[in-house]
Amino acid sequence: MSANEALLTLEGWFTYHDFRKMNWEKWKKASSEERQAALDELTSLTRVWNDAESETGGSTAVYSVLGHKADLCFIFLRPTMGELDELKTAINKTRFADYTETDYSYISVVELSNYVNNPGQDPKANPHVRERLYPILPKWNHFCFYPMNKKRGEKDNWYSMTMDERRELMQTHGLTGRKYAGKIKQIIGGSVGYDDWEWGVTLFAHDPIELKHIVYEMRFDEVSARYGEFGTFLVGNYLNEEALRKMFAL
Ligand code: VOV
Repeated sequence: MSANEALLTLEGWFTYHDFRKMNWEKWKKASSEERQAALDELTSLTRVWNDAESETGGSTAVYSVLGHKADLCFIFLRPTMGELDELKTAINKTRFADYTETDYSYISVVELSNYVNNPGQDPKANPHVRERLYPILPKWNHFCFYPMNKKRGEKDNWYSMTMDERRELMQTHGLTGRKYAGKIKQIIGGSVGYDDWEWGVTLFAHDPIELKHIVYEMRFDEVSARYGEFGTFLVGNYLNEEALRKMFAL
């Protein structure tokens, strides 16, 4: 029996989600001058990142994270893995980093699974495709992140289905997603070979209720109901420089 047709995927920017926990005890013991210097170092980096945001340079956003799993999340999209590595090291070299620990992180590459392709056309020449492969992170108030797999069970195995079967299920998925136009933006990062799950899903919303609604509604699509396997969910709020400083002010 021949193998099922592998999907043609398109890749854009590499992504790094850096989830950090704050050592509040150490932070509170630091002098106000030291805290100020640590925050100044961090915000001088965030300004450089914001200024460099463009279709060729990549995109960055910083979030506070709710609950015990993390306090902060930096999301970086960059053209190369080398740049992601440099960013991680640049944060670690700041004084601010001495008060944090990266408890969780996720590496992927922005991916479009090309279930509908137009033969003979270069998809990367299409501005709509480029916008999705090289997205500027929306500075909406809320985000959530979770990794996921498609099941490879004995009975339900996504990868043993034919291309047509998978395409049909993905079309239903796309239709559900489109109902959230203007309410949710999604970035799907393919992480096979890079991290522990197959995809990292990052959703952005103005209203956090919409995050719950879309994830719930998608559970009823066969592609998620039958084949979706999900990891840890993290949710948080967008931080501009003012909000970042306020978060760490004592
Ligand atoms: C804003 C909502 C939204 C919209 C419009 C949308 C549309 C689409 C389209 C049209 C396509 C296929 C082509 C492509 O663009 O890749 C996809 C692809 C994908 N999606 Fe999606 N998705 C959304 C949202 C959305 C969510 C909320 C999730 C998480 C699922 C859940 O149950 O929690 C998700 C997952 C994925 C994945 C993992 C893939 C890759 C699957 C693969 O097997 O390769 N996605 N998605």
